[in-house]
Amino acid sequence: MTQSFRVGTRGSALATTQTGWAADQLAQLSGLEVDTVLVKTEGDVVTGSLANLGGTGVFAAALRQHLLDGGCDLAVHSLKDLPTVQPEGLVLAAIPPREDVRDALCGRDGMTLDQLPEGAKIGTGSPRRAAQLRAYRQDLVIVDIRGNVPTRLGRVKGVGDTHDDGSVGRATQGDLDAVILAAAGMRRLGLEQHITEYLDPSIMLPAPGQGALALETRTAGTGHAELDQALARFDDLHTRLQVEAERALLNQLEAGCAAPIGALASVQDGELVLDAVACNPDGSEVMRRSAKAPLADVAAAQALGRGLANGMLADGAAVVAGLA
Ligand SMILES: NCc1[nH]cc(CCC(=O)O)c1CC(=O)O
Repeated sequence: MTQSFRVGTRGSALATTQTGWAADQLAQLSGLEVDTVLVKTEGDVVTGSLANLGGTGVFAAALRQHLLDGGCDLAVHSLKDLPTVQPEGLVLAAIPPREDVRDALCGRDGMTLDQLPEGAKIGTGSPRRAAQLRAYRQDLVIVDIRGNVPTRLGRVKGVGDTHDDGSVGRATQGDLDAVILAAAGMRRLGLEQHITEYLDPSIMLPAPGQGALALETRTAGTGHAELDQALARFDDLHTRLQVEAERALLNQLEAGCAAPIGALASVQDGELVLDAVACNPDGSEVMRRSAKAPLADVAAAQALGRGLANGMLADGAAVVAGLA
């Protein structure tokens, strides 16, 4: 009889889709079978604005507790939702190759950001996205929205109406001209056709870790040698170095996932390049900085992130981003 491992997931469409993808890859690599364990998390029932939730990792906490308690062997998270400090007893055993890192505009009637009319209403619950949108176009009206990806997409005029079979949100009548969502989530859910513009990082830097998954286990391992080996093979070094640099920056700025901070690392000509932005939430001030280092190990990637953060702090980033 084939042995199986248990993977824990949140219940949202995005969570179950990306957990299913990761678990299938690990099943193939390990030769083991997968059992999926659904874990209800606090983040799924809280209805306040993301701006008020802070960086406490509400989405991940219950799943992590389940993992620590032995209720599953592995948890799959969106890396950008994880707090930057790793909890005792758990490790990110694998960070698979990253999806598209960019933020995506889903506009009504095929419109791009520049085509939206004066005073257009754009939905996002993210202070980072709101600040960068305001900095780019002062006339836009930012509407604070929450909910899972299909629900948010359903707020766009026309989108909620045409897809009332439940595949896209519950809204039957959109009230917004556009929403901003992570391209990665849209692609994983097969909703790419609703993207009307992939926002260039020169306009909108993504959240640290955006587009990456984190496969977490207990520090002692999963209890399945084949699975531990499969995780090691699934880990993507370039993705790991990128996200370690981005998260070290966020951590050094003492900011969480709800802060108006964007960061994106990339590998260019054998170097790790890190771009970062700290914004005033109203978009009136935008501090953008960049740094690079030879491509080396995790410690060097983290040093790059910390160093860039320290330079930004010296120039007043904490005041700009309202972290002070
Ligand atoms: N905060 C929710 C969340 N966490 C991860 C993703 C998308 C997938 C990813 O960035 O890896 C999303 C939705 C979104 O931001 O549009």
